[in-house]
Amino acid sequence: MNCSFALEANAYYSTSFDNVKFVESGIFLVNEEGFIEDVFEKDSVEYKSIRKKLVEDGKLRVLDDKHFIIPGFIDLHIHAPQWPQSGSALDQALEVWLNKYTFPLESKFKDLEFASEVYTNFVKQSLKFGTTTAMYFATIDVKSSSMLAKICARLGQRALVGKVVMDDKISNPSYYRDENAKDSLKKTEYFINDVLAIKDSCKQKVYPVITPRFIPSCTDEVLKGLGELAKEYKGIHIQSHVSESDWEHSYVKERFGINDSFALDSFNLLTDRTILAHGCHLSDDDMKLLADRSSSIASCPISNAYFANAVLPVKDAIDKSLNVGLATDISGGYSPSMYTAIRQAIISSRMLNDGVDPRLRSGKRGREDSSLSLNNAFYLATLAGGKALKLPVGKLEKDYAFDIQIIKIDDNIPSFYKEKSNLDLFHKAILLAESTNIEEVWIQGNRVK
Ligand SMILES: O=c1[nH]c(=O)c2nc[nH]c2[nH]1
Repeated sequence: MNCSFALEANAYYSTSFDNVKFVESGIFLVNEEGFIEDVFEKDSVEYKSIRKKLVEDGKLRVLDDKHFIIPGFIDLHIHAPQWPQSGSALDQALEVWLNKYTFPLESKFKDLEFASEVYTNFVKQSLKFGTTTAMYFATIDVKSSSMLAKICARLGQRALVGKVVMDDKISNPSYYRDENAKDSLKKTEYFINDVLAIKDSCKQKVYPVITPRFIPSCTDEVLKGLGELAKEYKGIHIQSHVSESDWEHSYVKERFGINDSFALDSFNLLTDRTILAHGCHLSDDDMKLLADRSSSIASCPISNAYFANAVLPVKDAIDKSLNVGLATDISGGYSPSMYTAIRQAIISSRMLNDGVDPRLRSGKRGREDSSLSLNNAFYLATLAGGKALKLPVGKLEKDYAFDIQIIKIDDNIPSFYKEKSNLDLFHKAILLAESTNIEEVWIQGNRVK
């Protein structure tokens, strides 16, 4: 038995978009590399003998009925440098918010002391809320962007980090842009190699990401060059924003005469490791193209409520075989908690389903078959994230990383009667848990909270 320790616990995890599996007193064996070596359920033939041996070897930890485990969350879209302005300035349109608040803040990150303070503080917050894998936009500054990857490596979070590319002289302010396309490409390649050099320095790994901020920030020359870099660094992840608001969507249509997805594709930026935030204005053809390329959408339900002018029809996208994960989108989204993102994803989907204008008659107000269940939203936050990143995370089965949250059931999660089913308790916990209910967080077999 290649097992460094084992945990016996009640557990919940997604097996599909609709289904969450409950495992009663499962025994999860974890190997030296931090992967789940095996899982034994109570009804398996070996359960008793395995348990006995683990107890004899002093390797088994047993959680009581007041605790259960779930996979760590996968936050597919975070602007870490925007953490200082989280919860503020959200009453502006996207383009105003970017120019008035966001670019001035991000430009401060060439100050490495400031960057270190903010990034360390954010990564700790994110871990506190059970985010075990995080996909980050840093800033245009190479040194502090590499520093973010190093901080994640040190604090134990699995991270995918991008140096942001912004080279267009008209749409970006002079105080916050790369000098020109060549400069962007040189810095991006330097950044990729800097992060690749530390990728394996930690068990959970950190990864570089090619990161054109969004089409309005980038020249054709840089987008073309980034597509070429993506070919050269085979298997590298790519992230950007796509069809995110009326303004942004119209800008791209005017510039190229086509939607963002087709424009990104023309620069070879849609791969099976491309993750695009928002996508609220994707057409059916856009969704089909993204699905054909096996690219994924990071749904950002909180920031979409502020900036997007629309709700992403997640169910429709999934029906069209387009993978959709979930994200907090700090700081367009105000909360670092994926629990809050899950809750908003459900609420927004219900409002899309029923419609919101009472002057329209019921049945004419909304978009049928759009509501997400809690099981659906939990899938987005876990298994769909792993699928987007092509990493073995988000599920509690053999060969997946041992990335878990240990949830404590206390007065925040009322349980005065025997719940009708174990899923009832799970649903209540996901909707009501506070950060204090997340008692421990483990990533790749290491305890980080
Ligand atoms: O929510 C958003 N946050 C950003 O920082 C950003 N940049 C481009 N588009 C964006 N959308």
